[in-house]
Amino acid sequence: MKPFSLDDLAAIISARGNATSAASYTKSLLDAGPARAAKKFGEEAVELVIAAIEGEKQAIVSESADVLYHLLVLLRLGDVSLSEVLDELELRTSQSGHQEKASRQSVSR
Ligand SMILES: N=c1c2ncn([C@@H]3O[C@H](COP(=O)(O)OP(=O)(O)OP(=O)(O)O)[C@@H](O)[C@H]3O)c2ncn1[C@@H]1O[C@H](COP(=O)(O)O)[C@@H](O)[C@H]1O
Repeated sequence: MKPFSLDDLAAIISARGNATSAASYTKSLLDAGPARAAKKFGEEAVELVIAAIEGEKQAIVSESADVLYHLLVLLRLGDVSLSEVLDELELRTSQSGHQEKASRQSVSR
């Protein structure tokens, strides 16, 4: 069986756009709009920060799952596909993070 992927979760989130908010938490988030979804994302990110600082592996796994789910909801609301984000990440593989930062600093000088 094919391993579960972020594409699979993104497809579930997209399909929930046709559900009712009574039946689907995702649909209730989508209906509430970007401000509500962004707030939930921020809350989950803070919970991940706490888990990471405390070094609790199972909590890091669980909070990371929450962050990824809420990120995909935000992408859906912004009409941004996961592949657009992956394309951006792929572009960045051509240089190191240090090089990218240095190029930004030389432009702003
Ligand atoms: N992966 C997730 C997922 N991760 C986290 N959550 C929900 O995100 C919420 C996290 O918020 P909190 O912990 O703050 O819980 P809460 O207080 O109940 O949330 P709020 O009332 O404040 O929004 C919880 O309700 C979780 O159930 C998720 N809800 C849905 N999914 C996926 O989406 C699918 C569709 O779900 P529905 O849209 O509900 O059918 C599910 O089968 C899953 O695959």
